[in-house]
Amino acid sequence: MAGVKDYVNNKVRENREQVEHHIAEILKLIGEDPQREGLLETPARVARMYEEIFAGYEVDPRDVLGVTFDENHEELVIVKDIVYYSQCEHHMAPFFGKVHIGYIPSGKIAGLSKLARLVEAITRRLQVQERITSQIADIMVEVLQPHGVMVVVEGEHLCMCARGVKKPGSKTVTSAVRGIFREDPASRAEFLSLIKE
Ligand SMILES: Nc1nc2c(ncn2[C@@H]2O[C@H](COP(=O)(O)OP(=O)(O)OP(=O)(O)O)[C@@H](O)[C@H]2O)c(=O)[nH]1
Ligand SMILES: [Zn+2]
Repeated sequence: MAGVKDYVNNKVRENREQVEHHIAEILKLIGEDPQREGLLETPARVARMYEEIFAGYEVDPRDVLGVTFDENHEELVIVKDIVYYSQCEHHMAPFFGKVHIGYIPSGKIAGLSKLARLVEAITRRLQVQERITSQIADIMVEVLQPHGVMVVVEGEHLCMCARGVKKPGSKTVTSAVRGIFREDPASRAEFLSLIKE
């Protein structure tokens, strides 16, 4: 077992050193001096930050929802205002906002914190907002087999605020609707009104 652990540790160290090396190269290419005092530790900091903001690659989001309980509650459950930070895959610039998840269980409920962990596992990668939204809904369906799932994601994209078209404050809202929420406008309306409060 120690062999596997050593192998993993070596791989992590090797990856980190590679990232540090390339960040130092990028610093030169943008006209900076990676040897100046303020920047000496920057490549190492960026490498550590990447491990954190891209930690989702180490997690199978299906496993995160692993803790489920059998329960007869077959009414709407909502966890709203789950804050996320992700990186857009087009520019590697941050986007962030809130996720709201509602589902109607059919016998299996998830630990509430596991929904927030699911959001972390899916957002801590290079992403587009639409895929975050549909992946959350699809994994909820796969693992919990609920009567329905509805996911709304709000996002502010720095690639749209700080550069390019420069529209600070603009928000992107995406939704994914599965199961009973598709056929039943009253369920959709209930979810939407409850996440607004
Ligand atoms: N659909 C979608 N688009 C995104 C997301 N994040 C960033 N984008 C968009 O990806 C697009 C990439 O367009 P390109 O024309 O290839 O890139 P660009 O020249 O940098 O475009 P501008 O941002 O318009 O300056 C832009 O329109 C971004 O707004 C996302 O989560 N979903
Ligand atoms: Zn972008």
